[in-house]
Amino acid sequence: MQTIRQLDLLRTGIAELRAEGARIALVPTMGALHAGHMALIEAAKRPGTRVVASIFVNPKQFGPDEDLARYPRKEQADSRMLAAAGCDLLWMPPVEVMYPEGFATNISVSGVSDGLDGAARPGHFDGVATVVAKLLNQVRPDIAWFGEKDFQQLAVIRRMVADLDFGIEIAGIPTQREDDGLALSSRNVYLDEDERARAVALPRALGVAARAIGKGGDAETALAAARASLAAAGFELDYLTLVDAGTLAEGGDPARPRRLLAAARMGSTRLIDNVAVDPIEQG
Ligand SMILES: Nc1ncnc2c1ncn2[C@@H]1O[C@H](COP(=O)(O)OP(=O)(O)OP(=O)(O)O)[C@@H](O)[C@H]1O
Ligand SMILES: CC(C)(CO)[C@@H](O)C(=O)[O-]
Ligand code: BAL
Repeated sequence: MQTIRQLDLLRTGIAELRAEGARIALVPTMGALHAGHMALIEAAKRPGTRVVASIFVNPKQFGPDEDLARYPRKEQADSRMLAAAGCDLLWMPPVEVMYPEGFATNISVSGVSDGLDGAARPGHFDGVATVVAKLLNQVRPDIAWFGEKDFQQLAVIRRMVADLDFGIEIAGIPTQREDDGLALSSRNVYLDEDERARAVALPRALGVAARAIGKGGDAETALAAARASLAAAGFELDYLTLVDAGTLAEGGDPARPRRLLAAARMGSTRLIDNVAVDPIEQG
């Protein structure tokens, strides 16, 4: 696996992969890789496809009081994991390559970016959209892979790619979880042992509420019960919201796929998670 940090070398590296007639798949990440990221690499590895992963901790998507400085960085372990997983090229640009002096462009995707994490983390999805647009233009893949754990992010990227005619397929994979159900996340390392044990309340509360709502139960009652069990576990909730799975409009139509999304803080760690709510068959 080649590791590349300069744009001209990236162009050469990609051209070499393309010269073999390959399609290119891109897996963008912020590093501190775990089995969720490896599932993205596995999904991207198809016959005739070469896999490019990127690692870039994007300052533009962190708010001033967020965890940019302490975000885990594990370059060597990440690089070994990617090589072992069969990744062909690792794109790891320094900040000054991604945002040279004078950089002045901001991509803002309205609508899907506005609520949920967009409201809780002002500017976050502008930072994500801007860096993902750059990564797509730098690598020019045929397909790019993202996780459903960051469900709103996936919706924002799909909207941007459609609106700006990128002509790149955007693919998602289901959330990969620990045995007890906690979604894998680079930020899980912030949890101490006690917090980690209590964090399982998040996927459990979401699962119980989603099943109740999917069976036709009253949504407000199910959400209130979920909020109570999260509070009992020591979570401080940013939001717990039922939305249309496509538009992310709040509430959604019971006859169509919906999604239950949550963000909550356990101590100083902010976790997000989401689950599908089955459409209710209309009789
Ligand atoms: N548990 C998971 N299952 C599936 N995909 C995942 C999972 N965790 C992360 N991803 C995906 O991996 C890609 C890179 O994410 P990122 O590097 O931010 O990891 P992360 O674990 O989500 O970190 P963070 O703690 O910042 O949320 C994104 O597309 C993200 O949705
Ligand atoms: C998509 C992404 C790599 C953009 O920085 C990041 O938001 C992430 O890792 O989910
Ligand atoms: N996984 C999303 C990246 C972020 O939280 O900034």
